[in-house]
Amino acid sequence: MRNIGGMLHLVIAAIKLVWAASRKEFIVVVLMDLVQAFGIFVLVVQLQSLLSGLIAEKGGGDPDKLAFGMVGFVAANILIAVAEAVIANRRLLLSERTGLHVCREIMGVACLADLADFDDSRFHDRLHRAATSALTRPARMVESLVTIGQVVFTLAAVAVAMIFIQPWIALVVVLATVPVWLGGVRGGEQHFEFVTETTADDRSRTYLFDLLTTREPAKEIRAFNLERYLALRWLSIMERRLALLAANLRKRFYSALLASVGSGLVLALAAGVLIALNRWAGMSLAETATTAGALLVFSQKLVDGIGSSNEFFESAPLVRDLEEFLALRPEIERERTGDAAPTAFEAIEAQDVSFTYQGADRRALEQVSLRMEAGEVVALVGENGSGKTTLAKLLAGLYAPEDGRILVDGADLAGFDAATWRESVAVLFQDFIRYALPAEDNIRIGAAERDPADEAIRDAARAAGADGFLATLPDGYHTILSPQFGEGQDLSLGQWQRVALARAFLRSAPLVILDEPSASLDARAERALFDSVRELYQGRTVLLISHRFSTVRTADRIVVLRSGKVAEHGTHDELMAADGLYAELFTLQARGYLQPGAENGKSDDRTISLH
Ligand SMILES: Nc1ncnc2c1ncn2[C@@H]1O[C@H](COP(=O)(O)OP(=O)(O)OP(=O)(O)O)[C@@H](O)[C@H]1O
Repeated sequence: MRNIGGMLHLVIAAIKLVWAASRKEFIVVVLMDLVQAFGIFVLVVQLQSLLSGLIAEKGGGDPDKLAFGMVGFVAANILIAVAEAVIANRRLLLSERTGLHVCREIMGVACLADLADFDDSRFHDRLHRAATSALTRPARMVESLVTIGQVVFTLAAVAVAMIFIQPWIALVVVLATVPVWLGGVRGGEQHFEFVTETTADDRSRTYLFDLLTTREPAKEIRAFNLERYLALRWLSIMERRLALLAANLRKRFYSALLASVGSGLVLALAAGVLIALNRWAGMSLAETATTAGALLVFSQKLVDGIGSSNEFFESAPLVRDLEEFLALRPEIERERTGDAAPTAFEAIEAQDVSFTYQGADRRALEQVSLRMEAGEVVALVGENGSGKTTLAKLLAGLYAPEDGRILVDGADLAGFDAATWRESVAVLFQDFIRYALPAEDNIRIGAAERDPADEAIRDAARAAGADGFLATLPDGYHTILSPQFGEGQDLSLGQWQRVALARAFLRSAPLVILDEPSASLDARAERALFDSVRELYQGRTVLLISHRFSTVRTADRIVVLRSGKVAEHGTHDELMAADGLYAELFTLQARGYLQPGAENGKSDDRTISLH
């Protein structure tokens, strides 16, 4: 059994996991297992002494002794029943606690992970597997583990009782468990094979299922009539899975057969030994009857044991998935060192910064330098994919540069704990999250750690032009911004953008990064935003990314990126006078507004973003 060590490791790791999840429940269950086993031991011994008394003394024996034996017999039965009730009750709680513990561990590591970890397919695969296991497997694993514990203790009790009555039978009893263990281990290995073989398909099938059953994609899927197409893809994966499962179950059938037939044969052997002992070795009737009864209890428990060991080895991959995922923790934690970053600065500077995304074959940024003085408004422009958002993420401390440095008042950001630097940055991404939470919380989370007052939230909403429509929602600021929950209501994209702006505004961070903050704003709101950016973020340093050239011209400086490099920089007037890329893009866009027909840009393939 090549993997017997591995299986033993799984059992020990599973016990450690349950122990870590809830010591109290674990101890109660183990104690009750022991009580139950003790009860069974007493039962067998009492049965034997009762029968001996009854058979030896034909008149019924000493009534006191018999009565005492009966009381012991009934008391043992009650003890077993009470222990069983406690176990059934605690087992449920233990399962829930283990599930909670597993989810907490996974979340702990996932929350520690940096954005770069989420670009790492290895991290993503492990997270997905661990998270999927965490939802379904802890309960089954704990329940089967508890039953196995019960079975093991009971079998041990019967075996010990048998030693007193008939040691040979005790030996056979122990032997009968061997096929169960071997069959369970083999079945477990085969189940592992199945899980490994189907992991990739499982991820695809979950993804397709989510596409078909969640709200966000529902609109596009219906617009493109994709329901059937996607459902059929899902179905074909399911059918492949079922075919693999059927083949795997055929293999596992033989392992199950080994467990049940093997132990059945050993028990038949025990019965044979019993008859022989009774016939030829002078084993008393009382001993024979007691042993036969004990064997009956034993064989029933063995059947439970077979079922539970199959169940355990099927659900135990949870432990492996979890171990693999949690093993990433030291790697992640090592990166989390350094002093707290400054909460205010005179200047922030990217110095010859280069960056390549995980798995990408070319750099997203190549030796980019950019300096921002406190209080400045700097605009970042460039065509799609030129690296604007990437630079913003590096400045926000979400990624570390591959080469070069980000300096805060001359100190390298790499020396600080990145998480503390992020407290000094308010970022509004293009693809900001639309939280299905009350409107007020959608703004509050901009500064959740400060727990801002309602008035501060309203002020932020007013500043971002969101107060007008939020106040008129059915439940005002308490309205959940998603019809998926309660009396929730959705907003338009432009309204959402204003809510996200309010969130960034509330953060009161010295560095504000606005990535396409006006992409969905109407012309009036956009004008108002850019006219007021300086006033709105007075005293803060603002990095403004935009494709709308009319709106960046008021920035103190404009930096133009092309293919990950700084192509040019300066004020609007300087860049127009230089007649480079900026002037070209600006003119192209302005022409689209001024000359009917020019917006098609038919003769020019240097198209800019069509936000
Ligand atoms: N997570 C990622 N993994 C791999 N490559 C990425 C990732 N994000 C962006 N890229 C690549 O990095 C380059 C720069 O992307 P970035 O998002 O910084 O461009 P951008 O200038 O902000 O573009 P846009 O104007 O379209 O928003 C692009 O080639 C893009 O494909």
